[in-house]
Amino acid sequence: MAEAASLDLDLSGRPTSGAGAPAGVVLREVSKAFGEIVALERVDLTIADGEFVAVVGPSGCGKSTLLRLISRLAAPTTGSITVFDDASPLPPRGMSIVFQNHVLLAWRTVLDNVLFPADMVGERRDHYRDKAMELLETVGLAEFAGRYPHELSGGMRQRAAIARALLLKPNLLLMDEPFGALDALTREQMRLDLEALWLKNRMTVLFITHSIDEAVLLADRVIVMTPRPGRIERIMPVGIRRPRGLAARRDPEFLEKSGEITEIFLSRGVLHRED
Ligand SMILES: Nc1ncnc2c1ncn2[C@@H]1O[C@H](COP(=O)(O)OP(=O)(O)OP(=O)(O)O)[C@@H](O)[C@H]1O
Repeated sequence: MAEAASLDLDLSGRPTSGAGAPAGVVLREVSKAFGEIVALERVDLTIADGEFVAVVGPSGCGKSTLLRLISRLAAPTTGSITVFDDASPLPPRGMSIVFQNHVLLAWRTVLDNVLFPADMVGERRDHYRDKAMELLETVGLAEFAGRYPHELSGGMRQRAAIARALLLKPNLLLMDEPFGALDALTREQMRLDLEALWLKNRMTVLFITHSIDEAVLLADRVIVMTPRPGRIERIMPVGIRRPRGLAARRDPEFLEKSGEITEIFLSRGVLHRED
């Protein structure tokens, strides 16, 4: 049974996450169909301002569709979406997206790639140079500022893409399987780095992944989705203390929550027991 996130109002009538914090993203009864295919069915979700939410589910359950609707790259078939109180169909201001493939510009240095969003909004690059260098420092790439993307490993390129996404201080960061193409060790390090960046910047994050572990280790709440039609099966709060670091893997709550999610996928036929 899907547990819909509660929708409350604060004293000004502004929607809140239910815990009293102002709402960053609110979806009400959102469905999306592509012809006969119902990609998402009646999704209700409220993400608090500054919350880190992970979405986990099998291929085809509608994770990317959810992200595309929130980013306004696509419109819902029915239902409504507001992002920081804005219900307009235009891409929300202050939003940044990181995809699985870094899409860095091959002809620009790492620093110039990180500065690219400033060009896009017509800001002077030199105003952002210090910020860009600070971000490159945080993601361990300061020494590579003058290099070109082809001179970096896959993990380094993805770090540069994350630095670029943070240049204009987004209040909403949408991440679509950002670590999906990385090896396990790099992925673990990226997880630690992303948590550190989030603790520093406290933007609202929607993080899509196929990894149960990654979702539980990173998120304040994990949205568990199941397919045909894509729907929210469960919303699971994770209260492991931050910074979670490597030790979180041994935390009893990590084992409990990842076990519960595994059970959901087993019961829905997404996973099969080995015996
Ligand atoms: N533009 C489109 N046209 C037609 N069908 C689409 C379109 N986009 C998505 N779908 C369908 O909607 C469903 C959900 O797709 P979506 O990409 O959101 O899933 P996902 O959970 O992100 O999958 P994956 O993990 O493989 O990326 C799928 O059945 C997909 O085939």
